[in-house]
Amino acid sequence: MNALTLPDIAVQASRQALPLEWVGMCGIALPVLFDGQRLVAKADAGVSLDDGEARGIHMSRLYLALEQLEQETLSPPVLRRVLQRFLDSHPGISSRASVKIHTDLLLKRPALISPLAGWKTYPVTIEAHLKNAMFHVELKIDVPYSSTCPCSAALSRQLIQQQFITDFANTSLQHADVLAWLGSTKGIVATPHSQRSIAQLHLRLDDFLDELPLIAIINDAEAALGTAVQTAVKRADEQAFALANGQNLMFCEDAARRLNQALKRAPGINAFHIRVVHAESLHAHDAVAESRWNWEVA
Ligand SMILES: Nc1nc2c(ncn2[C@@H]2O[C@H](COP(=O)(O)OP(=O)(O)OP(=O)(O)O)[C@@H](O)[C@H]2O)c(=O)[nH]1
Repeated sequence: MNALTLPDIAVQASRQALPLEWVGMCGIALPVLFDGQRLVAKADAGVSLDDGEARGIHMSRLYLALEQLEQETLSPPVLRRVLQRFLDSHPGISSRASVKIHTDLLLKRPALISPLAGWKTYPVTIEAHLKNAMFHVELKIDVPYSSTCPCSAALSRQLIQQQFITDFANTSLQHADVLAWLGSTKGIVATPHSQRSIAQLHLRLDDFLDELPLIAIINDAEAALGTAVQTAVKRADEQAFALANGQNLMFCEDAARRLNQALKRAPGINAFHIRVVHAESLHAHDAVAESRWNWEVA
C-alpha cells in the first residue's frame, strides 16, 4: 500500500490575499479549574491572520494549547502562557491572540441570620488578549441583587400616613392602639415595588496580576449594593432581607453610582464599564443605568 501524504490546505496560498482580524473556534467545551472547583466552561480561541497570503490558521494547535487550562487554576499567568503558545504555533502569520472563557462560578453563600448556606451561580466571562508583548485580561461578571424603588417607598409611606389619619382621627392616641395598628395590614396599606436586578460588570484588570480577583469583586459589588439575592432562607433571613431592602432603596442610578465607587476602590481593576438592569415590576420594561471609568469607548 502506498503511504499517502495528507493534503494540508491551511498551508496553501490564499486565492484572495487578505489579512483577517480574528480566526479561531467558538464554543469549545472545556473543564476549567477555579477556586478548587472544576467548572464546565466554553472557550472561544483565536488569532489574527496577518499574512493575507496564508490560506488558513492551524486550528488544532490552538485547540491543543487550551489543554493547559484543564490542569492549572485559571489565572492571568496561565492565560498568558496559553496565548503565547497560540502565537508561537503560528510563526510569521499571527501577531495577536485571544481567548474567552465562559463559565458559571458557583459560590456557597451564607444566609443573613440563620446558620444556613446555599449555592449561587454567577455567569462569568474571562477574556485574555496578547498582542506583541502586550497582555491584558478582562472580566465580565453578572451579579444579581434586589432593588426596591425609593419613589414607590415614599408614595407608600404617604398612603400609610393617610390611613393613620383616617383610623386615628378625633381619638386620643394610646401606645397600645398604635402598636396594634402598626402590626396590622392597615399599618402597611401600601408596599413599594421591588425587582430582581442584575449588575453586569465589565472590568479590565491591572497588568501582572497573579490571580483572578473574581470572588473579591463579587463580594465588593454585593457589599456595595447591600441586597444580594439569597440562597437558603428561613423567616429570620427573610426579615433581615426586608430590612436590607428598606435600608437600601435604589433607583438604577443609585445602584450604578454605588458600584462605581466600590469598584474604583477595589484593588486590581484598571478600568470598568458597569451596566445595571432593574427588571421593573412597575413597568413591563427595564430601568437601566451605565457607568464607565477609564473605559475607552470604541
Ligand atoms: N483553518 C481552518 N481549518 C479548519 C476549518 N474548518 C475545519 N478545519 C480543520 O481543522 C483541522 C486542523 O487544522 P490544522 O491545525 O492545520 O491540522 P494539521 O495540519 O493536521 O496540524 P499541523 O500539522 O499542526 O498543521 C484541519 O483538518 C482543518 O481542515 C476552517 O474553517 N479553517
